[in-house]
Amino acid sequence: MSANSHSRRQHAGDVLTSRPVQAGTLALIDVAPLRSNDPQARAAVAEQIRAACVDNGFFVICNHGISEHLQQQLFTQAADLFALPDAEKRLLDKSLSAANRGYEALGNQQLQPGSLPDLKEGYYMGRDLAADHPQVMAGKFNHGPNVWPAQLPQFRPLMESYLQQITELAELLMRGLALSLNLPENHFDDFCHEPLTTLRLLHYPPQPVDAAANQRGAGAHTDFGGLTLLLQDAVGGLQVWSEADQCWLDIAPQAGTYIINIGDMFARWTNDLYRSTLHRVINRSGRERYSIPFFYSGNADHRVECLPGCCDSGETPRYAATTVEQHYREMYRRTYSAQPPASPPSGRQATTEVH
Ligand SMILES: O=C(O)CCC(=O)C(=O)O
Ligand SMILES: [Fe+2]
Repeated sequence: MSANSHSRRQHAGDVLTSRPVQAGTLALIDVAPLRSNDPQARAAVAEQIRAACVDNGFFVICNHGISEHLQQQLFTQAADLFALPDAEKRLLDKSLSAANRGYEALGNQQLQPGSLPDLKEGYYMGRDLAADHPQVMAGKFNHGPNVWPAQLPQFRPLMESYLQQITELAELLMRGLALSLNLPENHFDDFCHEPLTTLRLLHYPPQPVDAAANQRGAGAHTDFGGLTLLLQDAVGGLQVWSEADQCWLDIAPQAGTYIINIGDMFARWTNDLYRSTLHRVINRSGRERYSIPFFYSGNADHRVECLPGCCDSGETPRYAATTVEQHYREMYRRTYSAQPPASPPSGRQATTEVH
């Protein structure tokens, strides 16, 4: 996270108000024309993407090609997985995997400094790489084999099918994003080569009525990578920071769609022309909430620096050049610096301060 987004995050963290917004507040973009052979049809989508990215970096997509049936099957698998006995989940703990694949216990991550540990549990998957794959042999961050719960026979085939489809969709959007920046559609091909990807199942128990003021399902943060494609269930709880209104916007779920947001890489590439915007989750519904974000983070060795044309000559870019790997390692260091608890925390436990 940048110095800029860090100070924005501190300010936003102090704001307690939120306001509900209409489902239509985020731009709804039909992405089917990105698959057409007509360059004008593709350019028209790119123009809508650009407007959304300059605004707050969040938009909703429809006609994306992934079936609602598959999406529902994923939610069923997620509910079954998190309902497993604690002892079984712990055998799948991601701390046992060199690639951070598998189960993450409640309170393991702390996305917002000064908040209590996040009131969510998760399950991490990604591009499945054998132990002898060159990127694994080279020790690339979070690269390696997936971990599968043998208790759920449908889990692996469904997740593998979804990983393939959602990765293709992310790559289609990366082409649209290149176009939106007046770049050749293949501009991000190097970034998209052998990418780091993370598919995460998340379960947010209801926020306790007597929860501390700084208890969140997911504390305020910007996403670390290139692009996030988020599937949320009908419960709600996602909030996006509005710079213009200086308050949190409650984002209503829209069945079948994806909420897309761009991450820190785009802020770096575009010198903040495209916004990597703060968001958080607080599940005040009284019900269990499930979400399934997919993070498209790009090639570990890809060098991320200000694009030509996004910085005036003589102007110093706001962000130093980095690589995907360096940025990820730093963000994991910050948000996982609290030691993993030996047993699920009560949700009121004090946490190690991260800066
Ligand atoms: O669960 C959600 O709706 C959002 C999760 C999120 O922002 C994240 O995992 O980065
Ligand atoms: Fe996020």
